Amino acid sequence: MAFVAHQLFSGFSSSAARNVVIKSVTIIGGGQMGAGIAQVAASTGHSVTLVDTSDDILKKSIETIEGSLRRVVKKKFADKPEAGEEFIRNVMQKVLTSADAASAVRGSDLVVEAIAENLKVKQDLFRRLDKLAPPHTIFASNTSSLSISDIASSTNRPDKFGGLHFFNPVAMMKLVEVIGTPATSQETSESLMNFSKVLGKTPVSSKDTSGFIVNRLLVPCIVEAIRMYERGDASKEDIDIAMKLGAGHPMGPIELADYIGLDTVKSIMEGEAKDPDNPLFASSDLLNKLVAEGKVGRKTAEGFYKYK
Ligand SMILES: CC(=O)CC(=O)SCCNC(=O)CCNC(=O)[C@H](O)C(C)(C)COP(=O)(O)OP(=O)(O)OC[C@H]1O[C@@H](n2cnc3c(N)ncnc32)[C@H](O)[C@@H]1OP(=O)(O)O
Ligand SMILES: NC(=O)C1=CN([C@@H]2O[C@H](COP(=O)(O)OP(=O)(O)OC[C@H]3O[C@@H](n4cnc5c(N)ncnc54)[C@H](O)[C@@H]3O)[C@@H](O)[C@H]2O)C=CC1
Repeated sequence: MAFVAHQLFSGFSSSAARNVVIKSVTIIGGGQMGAGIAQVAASTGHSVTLVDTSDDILKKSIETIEGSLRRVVKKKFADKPEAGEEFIRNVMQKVLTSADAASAVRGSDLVVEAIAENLKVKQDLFRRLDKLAPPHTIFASNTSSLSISDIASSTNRPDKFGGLHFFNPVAMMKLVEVIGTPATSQETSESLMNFSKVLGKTPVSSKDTSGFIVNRLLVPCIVEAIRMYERGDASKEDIDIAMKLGAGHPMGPIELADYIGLDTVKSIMEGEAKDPDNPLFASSDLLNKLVAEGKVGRKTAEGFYKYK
């Protein structure tokens, strides 16, 4: 089912008339997050174009989406495997791939960016896309920690720019943080809130403050766990067991760092550490060493732990 905002907002027609009808979504970045966002958008009836820098990467993204859909279908269609196969076929038909962002955004109602956590790289991308996307297109960043206002400042559509922060793994995690800047219009915020609901997620609103809600609370816990291991206070295994069994977390903090990606954790920390009086995000030599060695967690099969 595609999202038709003016139907959902029929109670107040003046803003409804300006709301963007989100049917077609372009997702830039086909990594862990982009592939997950593409999967849920296509599963809820949207036409999706997934963009990355090469066809080889996009081939892997498609394999990831199909693999995740198979896990979803195994439960959802447990008694009807044929219906499950048909569901997968239908969803996969809704996902096109492209290595050319410029042409992909031309027919798009919403662009969701999920590329590397780097302000300049994100600004360069949006500056380029701003000249190519239709005027009605909403731009959203899935950034973990960068300022949405700073990213949006590279465009001439700050009113149509917001944060749409999904959680990993997107297929399973029910939350989306919708971030509005002082310049984000009410129509854009409403469209993003309702788009998140159509995806089957629960949206919460946050101001454009560092780390938004979840990462401002979660990342200090992850970082302190890494430092605790670095200090030799406990083994990484015991830290993870302790937080699973003692605090009810589904994953321990060091396992979770590997799951998020140590490159992303490092970028989040560096962004947050700009305030020298805030020790919560102070850097870790061990984390920096692993990232420098290309051992960034599950996506490279090794981080704090090794994966097959
Ligand atoms: C950095 C940021 O900006 C923001 C962030 O995202 S912070 C990170 C937020 N995410 C978290 O905190 C994740 C914490 N971990 C969890 O919730 C859980 O460990 C988990 C849902 C990821 C996996 O659950 P689990 O019980 O620990 O492991 P597992 O047995 O592998 O999975 C259970 C079921 O979940 C489902 N599942 C897990 N990952 C999946 C995926 N990628 N796609 C589809 N289904 C999936 C499957 O149904 C799976 O069953 P199968 O093994 O039969 O396929
Ligand atoms: N990993 C996580 O748990 C979460 C990450 N995020 C955020 O989502 C974004 C992406 O993170 P991941 O998916 O984990 O990273 P990833 O490393 O898995 O994927 C990033 C992808 O973007 C591609 N890319 C880089 N520059 C590009 C460009 N200019 N055009 C097109 N594609 C480009 C890369 O080739 C790669 O496939 C980051 O901003 C991150 O902070 C948000 C929520 C959770």
